[in-house]
Amino acid sequence: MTKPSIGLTGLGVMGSNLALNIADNGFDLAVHNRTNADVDRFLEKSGDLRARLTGHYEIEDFIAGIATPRTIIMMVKAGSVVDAVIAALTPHLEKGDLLIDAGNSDFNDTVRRTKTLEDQGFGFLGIGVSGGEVGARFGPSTMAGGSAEKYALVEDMLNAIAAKHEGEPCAAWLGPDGAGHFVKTMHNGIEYGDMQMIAETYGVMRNGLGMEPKAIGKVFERWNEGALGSYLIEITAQILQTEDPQTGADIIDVIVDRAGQKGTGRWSAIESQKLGVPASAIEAAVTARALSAGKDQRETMERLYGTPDTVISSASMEAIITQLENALLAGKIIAYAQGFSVIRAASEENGWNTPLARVAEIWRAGCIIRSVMLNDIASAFANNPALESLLLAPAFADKMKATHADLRTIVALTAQHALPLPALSAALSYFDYARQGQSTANILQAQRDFFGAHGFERTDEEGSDHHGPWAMG
Ligand SMILES: NC(=O)C1=CN([C@@H]2O[C@H](COP(=O)(O)OP(=O)(O)OC[C@H]3O[C@@H](n4cnc5c(N)ncnc54)[C@H](OP(=O)(O)O)[C@@H]3O)[C@@H](O)[C@H]2O)C=CC1
Ligand SMILES: O=C(CO)[C@H](O)[C@H](O)COP(=O)(O)O
Repeated sequence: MTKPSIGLTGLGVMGSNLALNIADNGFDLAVHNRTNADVDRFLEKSGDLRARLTGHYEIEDFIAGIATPRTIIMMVKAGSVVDAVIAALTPHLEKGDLLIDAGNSDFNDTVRRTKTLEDQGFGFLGIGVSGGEVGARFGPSTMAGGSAEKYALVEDMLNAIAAKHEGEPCAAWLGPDGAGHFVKTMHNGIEYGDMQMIAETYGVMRNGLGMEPKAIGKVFERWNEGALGSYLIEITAQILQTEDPQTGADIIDVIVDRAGQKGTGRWSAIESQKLGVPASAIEAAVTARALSAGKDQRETMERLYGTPDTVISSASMEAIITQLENALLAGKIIAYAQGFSVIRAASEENGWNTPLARVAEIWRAGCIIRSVMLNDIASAFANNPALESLLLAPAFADKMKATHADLRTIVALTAQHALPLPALSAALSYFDYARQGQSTANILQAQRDFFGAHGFERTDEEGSDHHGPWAMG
């Protein structure tokens, strides 16, 4: 076998599946993993694809086994591990070689690494990959950032391994340096919002309406046929109808209610705050995960304040389920609107020119947040690339007009029954504030001027440094 020109290091869940996907699409590939036993395990399980793969235990040998100019994909744990792997690889590389970080890296790190590596004469792309292990194996959505010239070198391979939406690969170059990892971060922020809102509607049906998991699963199955159709609704329907093989109980009831998180959701909230673009529904979802993690304290608080009566008995179950469907749709639209507005702002701030319609298009298959709604989002940005908020697009304005009253009813009803809806209620507050021509921020301006002489604008005069008649002290 002649030397392959592509290598992949990091044969964990994502890396091993991505390697098989690459080989399956006709590319020879050198593979490496820090823990050598995993190289052997991987090769043993590669079946018919074994002939396309060469395994290596040492970095030096791995790099020597790749033809120049090399393309080396790193699929390792995000953070300092990526820097450590880069430091281990670069002494053996040659100028013109290309490194790809395909993990969930913080885009700030990607900007830094791009500059450092390009200054050393290497190429560097930061590519967000979504789809979990099945996506990695059979077709992920890939969001690339870095030099367009370097992207062109790997575009065919990325298109080949990507998920296809009506034949079109869900892979795109989205701008220089950190653009790809930023979009992946916001993808995950939206994912957090979507997941949390689904969990909240589950909570209303379970704890408010007293429905059993399998029945709720059926409701999600039905919703999946309509405007909410998405991978996350589909898997939630399946999860709720799955029994635990060990006990025979509904599996959802044996899973501890403490959610993990690896960073991307939190970064999406941090970056939105840094840019001054509110993403309150996403932020609320991150907050909800943090609250979930503090289970011991939640239990202490429940003992202190008592267990509320969450049962809703005042209205018909079917009517509430319909309102919930609309509430979830409205909340989801708001979370997506916020996420896309943050991407737009980051693109402007960093000069990335990230095409928002293309972002929506490549999320339509392969990735975790794939959903039918993304068709309309792609059209909204294609029709008006300057669209400032999805909530201003005629198609989404129509959807919001048809659903926000139900979101309001559900938030009000659940507040009365102590059923927490952090993400859905944050979405509603955002919507109500965002469409309020006259807000209450004049009070804030008066307070700021009162205590700090910060000045305010007047409604009846030009200038921003007017002051109130309050004396100092
Ligand atoms: N799992 C998922 O659904 C998704 C994950 N991602 C991202 O992909 C990346 C990989 O994730 P995943 O495959 O799930 O993770 P795994 O934990 O399955 O694999 C991690 C990989 O990183 C390697 N690694 C860890 N520490 C070091 C180190 N100090 N030096 C060298 N290699 C190291 C591991 O090697 P070793 O075997 O020696 O420990 C292993 O190959 C992450 O950035 C993750 O956020 C992106 C999309 C989806
Ligand atoms: O990127 C992903 C999906 O798109 C990964 O599954 C990621 O780990 C999800 O984030 P978290 O672990 O914080 O829930």
